[in-house]
This record gives sequence, C-alpha cells and structure tokens, in this order.
Amino acid sequence: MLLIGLTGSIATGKSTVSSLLSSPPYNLPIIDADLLARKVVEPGTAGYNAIVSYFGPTTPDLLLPSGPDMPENGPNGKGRPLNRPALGRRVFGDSPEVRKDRARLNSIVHPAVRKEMALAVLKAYVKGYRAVVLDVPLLFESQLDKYCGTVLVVGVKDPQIQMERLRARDPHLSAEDAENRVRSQGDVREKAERALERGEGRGVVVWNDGERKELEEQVREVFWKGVVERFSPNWWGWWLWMCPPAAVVSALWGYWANLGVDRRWREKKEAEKAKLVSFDSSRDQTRLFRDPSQTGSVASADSTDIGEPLYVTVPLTRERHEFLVKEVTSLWAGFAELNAVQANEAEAEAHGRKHQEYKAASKKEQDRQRKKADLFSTAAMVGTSTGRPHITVTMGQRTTGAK
Ligand SMILES: CC(C)(COP(=O)(O)OP(=O)(O)OC[C@H]1O[C@@H](n2cnc3c(N)ncnc32)[C@H](O)[C@@H]1O)[C@@H](O)C(=O)NCCC(=O)NCCS
Ligand SMILES: Nc1ncnc2c1ncn2[C@@H]1O[C@H](COP(=O)(O)OP(=O)(O)OP(=O)(O)O)[C@@H](O)[C@H]1O
Repeated sequence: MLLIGLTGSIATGKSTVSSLLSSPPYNLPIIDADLLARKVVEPGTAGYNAIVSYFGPTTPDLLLPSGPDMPENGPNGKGRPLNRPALGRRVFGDSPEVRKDRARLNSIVHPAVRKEMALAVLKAYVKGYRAVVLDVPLLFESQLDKYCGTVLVVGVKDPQIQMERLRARDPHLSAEDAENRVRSQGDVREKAERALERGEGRGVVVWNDGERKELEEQVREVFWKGVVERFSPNWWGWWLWMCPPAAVVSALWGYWANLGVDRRWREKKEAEKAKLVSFDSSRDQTRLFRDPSQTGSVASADSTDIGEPLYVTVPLTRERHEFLVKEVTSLWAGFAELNAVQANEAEAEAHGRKHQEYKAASKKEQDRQRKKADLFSTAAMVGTSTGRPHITVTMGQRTTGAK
C-alpha cells in the first residue's frame, strides 16, 4: 500500500485536494492529522489533561465558557472542551515564548496523533486499499515524511492569495491572528523544494494559485497519472496486500531510502549556510524592522528587546545566515553603546555636568554595556513565510554557560 503524505502550508488547499482524492475516481481513504489532533484532546483524554494543566493557569479562557448549553463539567462530565481559538492565540506567532508554548503543545499532541495514525494506516491496509493519504500540515516538521512512499505538496506562491483564502474561510480570525498562523509554519516553497529533492515519483508539487479546475487537472495529470499510476500501479498494490512480508520489506526499503534523502537535504542546507560567511555587508544596507510587513521605519533595539524578534529585509539572492549572526551580534553591541550614550547624555544634561565628566561617565557606561552585550549571542533565521524575504533576528539569546 502506498502512503501518500499530503502537506503544504495553512490554507494552501490540502483539504481541497484530500476531498478530491477521497472522491471518484480516486476513492482513497484520508487520514487527517487535524481531525486526529482534535480527537486526542477531547475532554477526558490524557492530551486534554496535559493541556489543561500546562496552559490552564495562564489562559483564563482556555475552556469554552459554561452556560445553558454547556454544563460546568462539560457535556459528558469530563470537562468543558478546549476553546481552540484561545489556545491558538497562545501558540501561533513568532516570539520565543509563543514558540516555546507551541513546542509544548506539539509535544503533547503529536505523539498521540502518530499513534492514531499508525492504527488508521494498519486498518486501511487490512481493508485492501492500494493507497492511503496522510493529510498532515506539519509532515516534514514531525518527520512523518520518512514513512511516506510519495509526498504531495500543495502550495500557493502568492501569500496574498493564501491570506485572502484563510480569512474568507475562517472569518473569526483577525488579520493579526491569520498572519500569526501563516508565520507559525515553515515556508511552503521550502517544503516544495524538499519534496522534489526526494526524486521523481517520490515527491511532487502542485501550485494552487489559480482556479479550482486547474488544481483538479494538476492532481489528475501531474500527481495521479504522473506519479501514482506510473510508480505504484494497481498490480503492485495487490501483490503487497497478498504478501504481507513483501509489504514489510517494501516499507523498510522506502524508509531507508527516505533516510538517505533526509541526510542529503540536511547536508545541502548546511552547505548553503556555509556560503553565507562570505557576504560583504558594505554593499548592502541592513535595516531592522519590528515587523516584516513594515518597510519604512528602522527599529531601534534596546535592552527591552532581549528575546524579541526583529526583521532584516535583504535580497535573498545569497543566503547569509552565519554572516548575519556575526553582523547582528555586533549591531547588538552597537545598540547597547548607543543606548548608553543616550542615557548618559540625558543624565548629563539633567544634572548640568561638565563635558569631561560626562565623557568619563559615558565611557564607563559604554564598557559596562559592552560587557553586558557580550553575555548574549544573537540568532538569525532566514524565511519567506510572509512572502517578502526576511530574516528573523532574535536579539539577546543568552549564550550557553554565560554568567
Ligand atoms: C492550536 C489549536 C488548538 C488551534 O485550533 P484551531 O481549531 O483554531 O485550528 P486547526 O487545528 O484547525 O488548525 C488549522 C491549521 O493551523 C495549522 N497548525 C495547527 N497546529 C499547528 C502547529 N502546532 N504549528 C504550526 N501550524 C499549526 C495547520 O495548518 C492547521 O491545518 C490546534 O491547531 C492544535 O491543537 N494544534 C497543535 C496540534 C497540531 O500540530 N496540529 C497540526 C496537525 S498534527
Ligand atoms: N483554487 C482555489 N480557488 C479558490 N478557493 C480555493 C482554491 N483552493 C482552495 N480554496 C479555498 O481556500 C480555503 C483554504 O483551502 P483548504 O481548506 O483546502 O486549505 P488547507 O491547506 O486544508 O488549510 P488548513 O491548513 O488550514 O487546513 C478553503 O476555503 C478552500 O475552499
């Protein structure tokens, strides 16, 4: 049985494709990770209890409010269901705290989802299906791609279209909530690249910027005829079903091949990062923004920005991650100095100090600030999830071991 990993980014059309694949002429069973992720956090489950005990104390609206239709202990006495938009606000976004919370939620939900998924795949195999679709938004992030015979990425190139579709489908989301959700997922272009890296027949991409009809045609021609029928014909599916040991060998072989693909992908990304060091900053003006959608104002950083992401807009013709780590570390020291000088200027003015006195105080303060800045390193990350190339820079991550 062929495992088809269906992924993409938020509102790029995964569900639209999965509903196509579940209907004639394909008639494939769909295992939907979002649905399973809801099932494993229903009141009374271990997932629900873990979420309530971690997020409950800091999220007053974590559960649906009680009222005439909602008893205090929930409809089945096991607790009120989760208020998903409220939990979403806690975990979708870019700041370090939100990322930490998202990682925590993922660590509660994902193992339970994987278990349910394995069970569902086994059931589909026993029922004799030739292929099954795993609809998983975070297929690569949760490493499930390694188990898939083929990966289908549904992408949208234009982020504006993606945002419009998301807001039209989920009108309850504010513009900020929608933006945060888009930003919480990896760049769909990178997912597409990663799928194609798997090689012919093992990875395929359909772009869904156009009409639904175009999407349907791509699914039929590019995916079904070009991949499934060509690389996993019907007779092969029957053979695997009739001979379970062959199915096991085929699954192990596929997993092993995917490990190789994964290793090559990592090596490629490492090599790309290594190239960044040679970037010459003098040719490019580096500007820091508080928000990737801002273009006008240059943000200033001060000590309150520790741990806050800032964005640098640069052309991504040459990726330059490591260079930026160095560059922004020195920028951070520069900002610290600037703050110190400004603070001293204000102080000197207020107290009417003489110029010499001010200079001495300023120098001392600068040294102090520089030492403080030395305690921090800065992380930079390249991304295009918002559609405009940007680099997220998290200022002032404490260096491991620094005192
Ligand atoms: C935070 C929650 C409660 C918000 O629920 P809500 O009903 O508002 O959204 P829903 O579950 O329908 O998700 C909508 C889309 O958001 C994206 N998304 C969901 N969870 C995540 C996540 N942890 N990281 C990045 N994107 C995510 C997916 O594209 C998904 O299709 C929910 O998304 C959740 O429990 N997420 C953690 C589990 C998870 O990772 N699910 C994704 C598949 S395993
Ligand atoms: N080609 C298209 N033209 C117009 N609307 C589309 C097209 N494809 C999908 N849509 C609409 O866009 C919205 C998002 O699509 P869909 O729900 O399939 O995305 P998704 O990737 O499954 O999203 P999520 O990650 O949130 O589950 C839906 O309302 C869908 O009807």
